[in-house]
Amino acid sequence: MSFILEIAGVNKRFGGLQALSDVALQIEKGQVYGLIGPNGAGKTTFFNVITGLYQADSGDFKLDGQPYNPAAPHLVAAAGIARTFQNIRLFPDMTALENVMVGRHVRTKGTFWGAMLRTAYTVREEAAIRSRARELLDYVGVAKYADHPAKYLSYGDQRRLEIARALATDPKLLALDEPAAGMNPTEKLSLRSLLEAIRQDGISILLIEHDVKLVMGLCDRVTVLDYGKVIAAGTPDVVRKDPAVIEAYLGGAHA
Ligand SMILES: Nc1ncnc2c1ncn2[C@@H]1O[C@H](COP(=O)(O)OP(=O)(O)OP(=O)(O)O)[C@@H](O)[C@H]1O
Repeated sequence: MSFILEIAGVNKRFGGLQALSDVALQIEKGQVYGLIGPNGAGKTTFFNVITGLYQADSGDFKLDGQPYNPAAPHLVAAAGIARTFQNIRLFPDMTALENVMVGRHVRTKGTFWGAMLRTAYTVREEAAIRSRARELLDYVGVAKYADHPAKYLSYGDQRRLEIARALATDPKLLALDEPAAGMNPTEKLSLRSLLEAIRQDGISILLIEHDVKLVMGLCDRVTVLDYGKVIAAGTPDVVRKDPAVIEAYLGGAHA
């Protein structure tokens, strides 16, 4: 069995609050993996740790068999993890195409002086970036808005555009923070098809999602966090019957 992501022993404290306690997660290559849990369980904190926005107090991180150090977001992107955010973070006044081109720049070699002097190399590289960005807009289904400012796209299309921008970095793992938030049922269905296509193309996906139906229908494996601890992990069928999961969602302080 080969894993794309192997994480063990993650601890993170905010002052007096232990937000993550010894959290571990293993994602097999090519899987869609769901991270769920009640509000305040620590999902976003864990995502932020994996993607370099927060520094863990401890933890071991391996991507595609190699240790990686999530010390800063650009290092994580270069290692091969791309992410989207719960609150969409596009450049609103730039076109859809330009937003994706920005993502692609993580993988390019052009220098500042090359761009200033418009050397033959930078001109060729820019054309390749533009063409790949167009392909990605088409792939996620928003090609017709290529030249529209991102802020004019519908909410669902902005989420797709964020995914296109993340894919532009050629990630090994795509980390999606609540990709279906705010979507209507039709948009959710087509998001599900898009994520299935991405899995089919060999990119592993980790997602935080509140829509349990979407998670259970789409994900190969699920980890459930509650109060910063892993309370269950496994296939959706096993997890949904786990008494600790039922208790976390239906009982106690979260009811
Ligand atoms: N920067 C921070 N400083 C202090 N406490 C924080 C910080 N970020 C998160 N927390 C706390 O850590 C705990 C876990 O929060 P987190 O946002 O990770 O949960 P979550 O599972 O993503 O919740 P939700 O589903 O509501 O987004 C919460 O008690 C939260 O208040």
